[in-house]
Amino acid sequence: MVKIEAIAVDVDGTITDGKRRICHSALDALRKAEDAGIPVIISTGNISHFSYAVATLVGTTGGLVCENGGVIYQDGYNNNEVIILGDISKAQKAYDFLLEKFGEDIPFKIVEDSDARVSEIAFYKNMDSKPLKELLKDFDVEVYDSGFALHLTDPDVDKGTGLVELAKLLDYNIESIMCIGDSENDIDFLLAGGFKVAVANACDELKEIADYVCQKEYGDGVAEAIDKFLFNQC
Ligand SMILES: O=C(O)COP(=O)(O)O
Ligand SMILES: [Mg+2]
Repeated sequence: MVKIEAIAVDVDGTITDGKRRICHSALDALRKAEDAGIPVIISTGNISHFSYAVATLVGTTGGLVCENGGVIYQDGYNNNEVIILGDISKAQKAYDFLLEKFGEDIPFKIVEDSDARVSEIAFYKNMDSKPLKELLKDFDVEVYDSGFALHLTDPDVDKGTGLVELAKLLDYNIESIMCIGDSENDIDFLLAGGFKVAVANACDELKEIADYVCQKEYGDGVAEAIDKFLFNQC
């Protein structure tokens, strides 16, 4: 097994429960890793502002991959600016098509923080992703269902490409990063890292590619993996 020198962790459904409430177990485990000198990277579909708040409150220092890889951010203490990697015009084109098709009856509602979303468009998760994927199959967008929102993302970026770019910036050995996630937007993310962990509530596709599937769900799974592979306590 690879020596783990950093952890990259998804947010919703991984360090939070199904209601997006942060899990104490994950918080404690991530802080324990940071205290042991293992930087924690936040990797999420959320916007950079939200991700920065998560990193600050949890106490992670490893950098941010936001908007499913469309945005990366090194840290808040050295005047670093967000780096935009995804092209929002691809999502905008797809959204314009939906607006034209449905008019006022459009069943997809943009999430409330979208004025700060710079590389993709996200809708509230008010339905299964299948109809949206079918509607947009000929557009140059990837439709991700995070379990918490539906995202229209530039196919040239994903959480994996974002992690690779962040690793270059911060000089991480990508092979030494343990990646932990729960949803289909974490597949490329886990594939990019060195050790792939799916929490017990993860979707089947993610579990299939994981090196380790946790016995426990959500933050308890994060704590399980960190204890097992960093501190050899499980
Ligand atoms: O923004 C979302 O949909 C949730 O994102 P995450 O699960 O990748 O943190
Ligand atoms: Mg998630």
